[in-house]
Amino acid sequence: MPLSITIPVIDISGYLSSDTEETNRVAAAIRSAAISPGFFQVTGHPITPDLRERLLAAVKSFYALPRDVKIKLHRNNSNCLRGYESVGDQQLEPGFQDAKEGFMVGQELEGDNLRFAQGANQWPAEDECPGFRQVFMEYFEAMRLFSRTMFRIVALSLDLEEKYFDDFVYGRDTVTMCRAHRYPPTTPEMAAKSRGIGAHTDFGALTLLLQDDSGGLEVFHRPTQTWHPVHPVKDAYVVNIGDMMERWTNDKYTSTLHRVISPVSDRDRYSIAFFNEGLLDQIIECIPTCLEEGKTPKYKPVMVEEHLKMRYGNSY
Ligand SMILES: O=C(O)CCC(=O)C(=O)O
Ligand SMILES: [Fe+2]
Repeated sequence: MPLSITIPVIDISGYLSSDTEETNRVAAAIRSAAISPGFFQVTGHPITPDLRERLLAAVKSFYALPRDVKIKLHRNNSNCLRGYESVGDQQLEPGFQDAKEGFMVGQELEGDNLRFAQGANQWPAEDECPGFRQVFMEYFEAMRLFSRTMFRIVALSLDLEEKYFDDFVYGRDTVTMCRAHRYPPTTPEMAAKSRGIGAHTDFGALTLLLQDDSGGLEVFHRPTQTWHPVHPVKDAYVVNIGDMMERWTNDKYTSTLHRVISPVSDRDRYSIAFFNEGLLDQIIECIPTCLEEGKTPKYKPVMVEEHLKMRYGNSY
């Protein structure tokens, strides 16, 4: 085990340009980072600065709305986890309520046979927050594709056929969610005692996080029991492995504990997390290339829908 954490920055543009040598290099870098520390940053991705800036501006306008407008969109009114969360609603680390606001969006689905996390989003009226809905959904669709791209590289990194995960990450019954966060500033005294978001691992398969330049995201290094900052890198996405992927790879890939310390400044911190939670019907059962010869899988098979119900249910 390494003595400290290095969170590599991996440029994936060589993969996107279909260069074979570069693709091998990118897949190897992602394999190594996914094994340890389970976190990396990605540049050379397809999400344009223009789209990211437009979304961040719209998110800031949303959070600046009067509290009663946001409360009308509270996630408690949703049967599919969508909408607004105020400071203190979520508790990811025992003893610390998260000092963050959140706004969760997912795929818009209608019909009678809706399943876990499926349904409609909640939106402010267009004149309350002009353009918010449009840019958020534009971003969401772009992220679904980016996420599929990342899974193609993950497939190569596990010596699987490139499109091995396509149905899992991009099907009609795949759960993808995007949550924008605002972390209000805190005082130096409070920073040691409070959390922007308490220590947790992500529940699903893969998370793609856009953070502003405030800093505050930290990952845990188990061997030394210490926390390490994930420094903001311009234009980069922070990518991390979730619990489901850890289980599916028989613990080859690592779902690492992380948290956010609220900014000790006069500025809010903004971040936007995109979670790919996978296809509800998928059975998570040790991927063949992850099982060493003569070994048996560590976990019993579980269906994605059951796994998600359990993990989401425990955190609010
Ligand atoms: O805001 C961040 O930097 C991290 C958010 C996060 O870990 C999460 O939403 O699961
Ligand atoms: Fe997280």
